[in-house]
Amino acid sequence: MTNSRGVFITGTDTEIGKTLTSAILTKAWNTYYWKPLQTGLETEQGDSPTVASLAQLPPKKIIPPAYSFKAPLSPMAAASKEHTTINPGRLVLPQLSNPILVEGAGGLMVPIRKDLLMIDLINKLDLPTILVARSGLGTINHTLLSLEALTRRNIHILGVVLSGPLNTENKKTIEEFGNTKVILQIPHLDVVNPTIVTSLAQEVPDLRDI
Ligand SMILES: Nc1ncnc2c1ncn2[C@@H]1O[C@H](COP(=O)(O)OP(=O)(O)OP(=O)(O)O)[C@@H](O)[C@H]1O
Ligand SMILES: C[C@H](N)[C@H](N)CCCCCC(=O)O
Ligand SMILES: [Mg+2]
Repeated sequence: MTNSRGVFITGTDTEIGKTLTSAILTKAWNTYYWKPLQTGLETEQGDSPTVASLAQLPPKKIIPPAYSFKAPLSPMAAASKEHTTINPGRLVLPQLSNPILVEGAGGLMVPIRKDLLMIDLINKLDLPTILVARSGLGTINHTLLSLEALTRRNIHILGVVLSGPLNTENKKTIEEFGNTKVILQIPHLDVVNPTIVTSLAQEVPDLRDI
């Protein structure tokens, strides 16, 4: 494994497949899971219970969020609605025996506070990163922009995960122009459940090989 402390899962957008990817990778690599900044609890259950149920993780493998907010907004905006600001001192990796998979909220340029974006948190945690993107039309631009932002900050990119109807042309273009590998393609799933997650986890390359 490139960095035995863990991996940061980011995406080109919100609702792009980071949590589904996290469930698959957590299962494949037997990692802990941490969603440090959870927003939107007034409209969704939050990502930790979703990963726990999809990857069938015991509760001790889920590290509770550092912050949870009700509003379905960026962490900075959701915190502000609750008259609070996020203390970066609480956004530190727990010491664990196994690697940890950390899921961001939204994409890379999402504000956590006035002086901290999601991409700055990746830098602060010093984790290699996997970028989740949709497979179809429009993804080339979003994916290459995100890869460029990561590269400019010297963040180690482990690869890209594409989610949605298989698109080999987009995979090839992203690999060529992004100078990276698509490590997993998640096809469009009619149902998302633990059985599918287990079967997709078997297609994931070993962390030491990416
Ligand atoms: N390949 C796919 N096939 C079917 N459904 C999918 C696929 N990828 C993602 N989804 C579904 O799309 C929805 C959004 O995905 P997901 O929750 O993983 O997004 P996210 O990037 O984690 O969003 P957030 O920024 O809120 O954390 C979920 O209901 C998920 O199950
Ligand atoms: C509520 C949602 N599911 C995510 N947790 C937060 C996404 C913030 C996105 C902000 C933005 O890019 O406009
Ligand atoms: Mg998520």
